[in-house]
Amino acid sequence: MRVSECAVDGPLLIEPDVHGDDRGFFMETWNARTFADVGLPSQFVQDNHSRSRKGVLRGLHFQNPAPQGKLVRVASGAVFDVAVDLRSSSPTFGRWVGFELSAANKRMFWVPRGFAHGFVTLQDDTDFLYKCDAPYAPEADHSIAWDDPEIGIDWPIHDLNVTLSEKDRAACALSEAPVFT
Ligand SMILES: Cc1cn([C@H]2C[C@H](O)[C@@H](COP(=O)(O)OP(=O)(O)O[C@H]3O[C@@H](C)C(=O)[C@@H](O)[C@H]3O)O2)c(=O)[nH]c1=O
Repeated sequence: MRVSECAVDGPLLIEPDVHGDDRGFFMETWNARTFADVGLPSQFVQDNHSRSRKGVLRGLHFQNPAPQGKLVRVASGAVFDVAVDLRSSSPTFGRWVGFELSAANKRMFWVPRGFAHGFVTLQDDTDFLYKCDAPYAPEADHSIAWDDPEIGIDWPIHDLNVTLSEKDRAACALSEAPVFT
C-alpha cells in the first residue's frame, strides 16, 4: 500500500494494494500489523456506515473530550473528504486538507484525533465507511460550520445547495469551538 503525508502533519492518504482478476478485485481495508507500521492505532472500537444522496454535507465534526481517530473510505459513490487541524498548539491550527475518495479510486484517509472531519457526497447512493479508535460520545460531539470563512475549505461543489443535518445547520464558528489544547 502507498501512504502519503499531507501538508498538515497527522492525516494520511492511504492507497491500498488492489488485486484485480477476472472475478473482480480484492484489497485489505484493515490489517493491524501493516497499518500499525505506518502509525495508525492497532485497536479500533467502532465501525460506522452512512449512505447519502449527492450533495449531502456531513461535518465538520469532532469529539472533545473523548476524541476519535477515524479511518475512512468509500465503498460506493464518491466524496470530497476533509480534515481540519484543531490542535491549538499546532503550527497548522485551522488549516484543512481534503481529498476525493471514491469507490473507483479506493483511497482511504486517516483523520487523527485533534482534527474535525467532514465530507460532501459527489454522487447519489454514496456509502461511506469508517473505523473509529474511540466510541461515539454524543455529549462530547461538536460541529463547526462547513463554510466558516476562517477555515476557507474549497469544497468542489458549484451550486451551494448542500443538504445539512439540523445539527450542522446550527454549527458554530472555529473561533467559538472547543478546540484541543
Ligand atoms: C456518529 C454517530 C451517530 N449516531 C446516531 C445519532 C443520530 O441519531 C444519528 C445520526 O448522527 P449524525 O447526524 O451525528 O451523523 P453524521 O452527521 O453522519 O455524523 C458523522 O459525520 C462524520 C463527518 C463524522 O466524522 C462522524 O464521526 C460522525 O460525526 O446516528 C450513533 O448512534 N452513533 C454514532 O457513532
